[in-house]
Amino acid sequence: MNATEQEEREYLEVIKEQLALAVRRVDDSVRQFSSELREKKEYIHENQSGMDDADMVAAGQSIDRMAYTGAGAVARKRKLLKLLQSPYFGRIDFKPAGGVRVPVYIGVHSFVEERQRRGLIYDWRAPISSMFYDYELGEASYQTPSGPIQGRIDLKRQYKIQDGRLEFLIENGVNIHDEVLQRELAKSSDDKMKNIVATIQRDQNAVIRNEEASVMVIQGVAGSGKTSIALHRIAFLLYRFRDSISAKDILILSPNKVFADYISNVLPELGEEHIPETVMEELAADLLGNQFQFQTFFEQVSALLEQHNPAFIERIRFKSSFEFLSQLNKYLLHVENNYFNASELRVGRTAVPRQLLLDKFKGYHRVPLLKRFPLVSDDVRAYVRTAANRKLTNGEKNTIGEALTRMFRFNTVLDFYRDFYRWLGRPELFRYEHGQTLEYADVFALVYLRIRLEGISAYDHVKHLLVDEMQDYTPVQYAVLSRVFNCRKTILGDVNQMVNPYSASSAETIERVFPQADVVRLNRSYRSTVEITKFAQRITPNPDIIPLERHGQEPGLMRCNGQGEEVETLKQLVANFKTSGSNSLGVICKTPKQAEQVQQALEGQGVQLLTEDSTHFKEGVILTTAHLAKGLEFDEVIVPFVSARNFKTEVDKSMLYVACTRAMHRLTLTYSGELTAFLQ
Ligand SMILES: Nc1ncnc2c1ncn2[C@@H]1O[C@H](COP(=O)(O)OP(=O)(O)OP(=O)(O)O)[C@@H](O)[C@H]1O
Repeated sequence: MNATEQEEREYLEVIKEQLALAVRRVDDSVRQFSSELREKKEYIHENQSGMDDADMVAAGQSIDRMAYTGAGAVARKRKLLKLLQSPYFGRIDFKPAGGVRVPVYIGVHSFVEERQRRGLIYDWRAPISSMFYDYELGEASYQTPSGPIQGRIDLKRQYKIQDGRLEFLIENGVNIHDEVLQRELAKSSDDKMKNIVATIQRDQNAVIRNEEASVMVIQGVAGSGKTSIALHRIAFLLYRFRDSISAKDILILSPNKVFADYISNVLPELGEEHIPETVMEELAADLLGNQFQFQTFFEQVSALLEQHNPAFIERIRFKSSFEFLSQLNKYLLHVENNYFNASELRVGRTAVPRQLLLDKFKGYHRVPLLKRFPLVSDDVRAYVRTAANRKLTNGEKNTIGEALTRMFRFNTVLDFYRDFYRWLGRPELFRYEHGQTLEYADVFALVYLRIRLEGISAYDHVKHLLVDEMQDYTPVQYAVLSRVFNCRKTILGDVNQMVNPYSASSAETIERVFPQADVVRLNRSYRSTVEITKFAQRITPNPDIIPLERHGQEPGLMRCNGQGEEVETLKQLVANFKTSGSNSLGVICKTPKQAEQVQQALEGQGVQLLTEDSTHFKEGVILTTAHLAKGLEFDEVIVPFVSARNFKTEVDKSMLYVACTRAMHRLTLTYSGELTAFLQ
């Protein structure tokens, strides 16, 4: 052990003692709170009869205050215990210009020595910590509310401390992150996504700490850390704006429940609370008042994969275009100008002129169309009251309301939507009968019309929206998101990982909906070995991708003589995995039907089938489809049935790309008959 390591080990012990002391102090105060709380409750119980309302309210408030302080102490203890396990992961010694050199230890949370009010550990999100990610040795600076602080970094170290023990220490003169990053990436996968605070890269740090962007669009290649960064960005914003934003003000829009479960640990690991999340279908159901049964996105994609139906494709393609959104907008203008068929209205002896009705209707141009009638109705009543100089009967009031609604061509959103296609001259593009299931491509168009016709205010509380897998959403969906969520947004995805090429969006498409967006491109890929990344490039070439230099086995392409042999090969591969020492294997099929077939063949091998209805992601052998595997990762991936017969369309190609890019260390594909052209 050299002198540096000796010193660091000793320092670690000092910090651990300080932390342990802080834990004891919190314990004491928690004990005190709970006994005070108990006493207070007992006092109230015994003296209830003698207390008036004001006493009761005061006593209640004081109990609430105690409970709140107690809960704060418990949260603080949780953070301290976490720090005891791993107090810090980095250190920079910074000398501000004209100042003295100070060591800055950086960890997941901050820790202040109470007596001297000295920062012993800085939170990774603190302004000073940003230099750890942004600079090597030499000149450096960081921002503070009173301007930038310039200075020099004279020393930079990285540590791995686990269970309170220093596992390694790296002194970095040149490129700080490489060695530790390599170690991190070479590890086995987990059942939950991990935080990456110790190895955030400079370009990633810039995205995480961007405070200005009202809409941030991250287009990143497979495995570039988009999801990780977006979650760290949320943690950063929660820290930076802690007075105005808390976890409950954020909403994550995930592609499915399994993905939501997979990412659910990152923020709690960083000391933040669990963030509310939802999926597009849930949002749509809510925005449609749960009035319609509709196909899910998963079902739409499965239908596309299982049959080639040109009319179905045409419907999806049209409804995913910008043209569709602009036609909907034109139609709404047409409705506004032509569908209010006003005529003179008689109430008792008073005639309400047609022009007055039209003027009132137009006057409310800021109010959604169907919401204008109650307002116009109020105006008409006032007009009649003044003209007739008397109060109106209830019957007359109702007559006015009914007459006005009758003057409008339709009153339900669905009627307008159907009419839209007639107006367009393409009634064949809408297939729906009352009581049937709506096609997924119609769902958000209907939501959009509803918002424009009836208005919406249900999500005003959300202060930051995170949208993952942006390539899977269409312009109409973005138009809905932009109207429903009037807040800052982080939107991320990869146009090469679309699961439905007929309804995919690129960063450019999204920029058209959010012209104010800051668009960032991430081209470095961290997940897979160079060999796997290169292999996936055969399917969908992307000249911009930069794989991180980490090597492994060449992906295997196994040719079998017929399906029987292929199934036997799969069994053997799964058995081999079980003795490989890896944590997770994903067997990723093209369709849900194929996944079920493989499940039958692998009966008894402890394989878990992930379906559209699954809510949890576990370690071990997972059998699923490419669509559901999106966003997840496995140590090892097997893609079965990569024959020319099975993978031939554009949708198939996307699925194959998504499936292969899920592998971190090892990839094997099996086929019988002719190999798909995408791999030749
Ligand atoms: N700076 C980093 N340090 C350590 N690991 C990283 C870093 N950046 C990314 N990774 C790792 O790379 C893998 C991919 O990250 P993530 O899932 O966030 O990427 P993604 O761009 O969302 O991927 P995809 O679009 O393919 O689903 C994860 O295992 C993540 O921990």
